Amino acid sequence: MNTAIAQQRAIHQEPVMAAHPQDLAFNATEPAPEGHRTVGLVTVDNPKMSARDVNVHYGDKHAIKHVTIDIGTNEVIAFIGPSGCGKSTFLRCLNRMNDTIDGCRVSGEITLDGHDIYARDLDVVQLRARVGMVFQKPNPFPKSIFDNVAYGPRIHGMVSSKSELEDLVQWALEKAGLWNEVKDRLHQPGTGLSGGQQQRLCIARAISVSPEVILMDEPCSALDPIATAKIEELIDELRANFSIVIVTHSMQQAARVSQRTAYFHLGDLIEVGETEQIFTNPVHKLTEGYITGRFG
Ligand SMILES: Nc1ncnc2c1ncn2[C@@H]1O[C@H](COP(=O)(O)OP(=O)(O)OP(=O)(O)O)[C@@H](O)[C@H]1O
Repeated sequence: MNTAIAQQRAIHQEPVMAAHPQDLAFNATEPAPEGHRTVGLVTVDNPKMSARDVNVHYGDKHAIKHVTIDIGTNEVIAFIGPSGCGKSTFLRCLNRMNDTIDGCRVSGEITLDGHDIYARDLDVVQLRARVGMVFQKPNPFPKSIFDNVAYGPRIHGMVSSKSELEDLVQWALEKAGLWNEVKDRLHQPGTGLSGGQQQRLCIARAISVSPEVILMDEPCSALDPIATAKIEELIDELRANFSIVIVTHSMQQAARVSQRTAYFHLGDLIEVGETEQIFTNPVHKLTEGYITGRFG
């Protein structure tokens, strides 16, 4: 069976929230009407994470409105939508990075393997090890290549000997597709690598602590096409071990790397579907308007 079809079968064929005429009848410049419903495949059979009725406010600004969606196990899901629609804000809810922003309030429920990640007794440091993040701009620590990757395993007490740490660093660099390029200069600064190599170093750093989910916020926007192609290849390989959520402005990239795509608009989650369906046969007219370039 082709992979796309196999993946499609793993996704509920019955949308939990069906398209309704009133949900399709608003235009690009206005917010969705109160009580509108997301159309499409918002839930999956084997969710790694589940968000239910999530709202985010920055002071008075309602940046994310009643968002419900599952993140599947071993899937790549892309978040797309016009600038300012809330993609990064929602992404940051998934590992509580919004906790670090003054005036930001998150409500609703988000679970990881069925456990509430906003529970009072939850250790946020542990959560961020399980739900890692790769940012738009590569941000290696001002340390050696080796120490960039070794940092997480050391602070999380994951290794008990130097050789175990060396093996783990090699494993993460291999997984990130960087080992052959850096194995002879592990003790040189990470900041001395090219932009694309730095981003792969950041991916190696994220996976060194064995996360289960990796959040990527426009990971290729600072990279040239060759470095971008390497990261995209890597995303496809990493899916075997991790769930990946990627925010991207590139619809071609979303189409290349993801199995499902979620379209956000002015803080609302408008439509979620199998990536091929979203790009060839979107249900919602706002999704269609965005992917055909009528706005965005
Ligand atoms: N720290 C903040 N304080 C106040 N408002 C914020 C903050 N971060 C984001 N916002 C607002 O929340 C809304 C969503 O922003 P967000 O960055 O999540 O959108 P986005 O879809 O990721 O945008 P882009 O594609 O441009 O990165 C925007 O109106 C933005 O101005």
